[in-house]
Amino acid sequence: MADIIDGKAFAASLRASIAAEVAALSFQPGLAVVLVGDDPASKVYVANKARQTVEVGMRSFEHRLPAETTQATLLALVQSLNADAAVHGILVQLPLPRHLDADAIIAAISPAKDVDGLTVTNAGLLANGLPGLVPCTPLGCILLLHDRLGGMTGLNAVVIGRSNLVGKPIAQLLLQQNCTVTIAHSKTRDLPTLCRGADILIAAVGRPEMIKGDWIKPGATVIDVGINRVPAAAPGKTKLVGDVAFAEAAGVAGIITPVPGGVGPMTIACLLRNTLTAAKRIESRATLVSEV
Ligand SMILES: Nc1nc(=O)c2c([nH]1)NC[C@@H]1CN(c3ccc(C(=O)N[C@@H](CCC(=O)O)C(=O)O)cc3)C=[N+]21
Repeated sequence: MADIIDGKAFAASLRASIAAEVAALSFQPGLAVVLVGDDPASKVYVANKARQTVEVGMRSFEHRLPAETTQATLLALVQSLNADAAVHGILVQLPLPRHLDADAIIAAISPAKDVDGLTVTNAGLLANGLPGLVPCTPLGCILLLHDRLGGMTGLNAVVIGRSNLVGKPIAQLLLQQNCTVTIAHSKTRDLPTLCRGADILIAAVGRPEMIKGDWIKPGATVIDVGINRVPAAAPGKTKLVGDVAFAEAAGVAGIITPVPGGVGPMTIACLLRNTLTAAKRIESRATLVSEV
């Protein structure tokens, strides 16, 4: 039976260290979260973020806009948050309603406040191994891996999923750790065989329980990024499952993350960490300018 990583406990200790650092600052970091539309799952997630932001001593600015918000209105909001000195981090909850151009909205976010690490600037800095803001879920996965494995040099890592938010940045971080990285996706041939070669398997596809126990190399480390809401046994009820068939996989893997309680809580903790990082960088620049 695999060792199950307690992402909830790890995230709580990360938040405690963030709170201690915030308490020692001479200013209060602020995080703005923008939610367009009223997707119920997103609402819960945004509410959790706001609560944890306040718990670590930061200011939380929530902007809930109706589903029919125009591109111009949303752009104007992003620009006002860019200009707001109390805001150090900006997160626009994705996906946006279909009539909005998400790429243009992301491009409008100041890279210094881009705590999702989604702007071309931050993606490019990551690809070149330079300091920027790293997407929260990939950062959370690497912190968990680092805690469990220490060094990862020479390990075969397979990342299933190629999104800009998760798959691509995780692959960059694993490469920085000297893993041999393969990025798989829906067009990959013979995915089970490819997965069986992975010492580290990262599942970020968004398909409930797609990765089966016999796809996993005995003793491998399995990180399940998927958060899929599916019908539960009781009528009318739902439950969360990952991209990995957990019960099967836990019988084969050496180390595995559960869903819920694995990567999800780390994502929010890393969002707070990125906000702290952004705030310290922005404020130190402001101090330099005012000293001139
Ligand atoms: N711009 C943007 N950045 C994001 O990072 C982003 C986004 N948009 N849109 C939606 C997804 C989803 N996401 C989650 C983060 C944490 C949990 C989380 O804390 N999950 C808990 C359980 C939550 C529950 O019980 O519902 C867990 O896995 O244990 C879930 C989902 C971030 N996302």
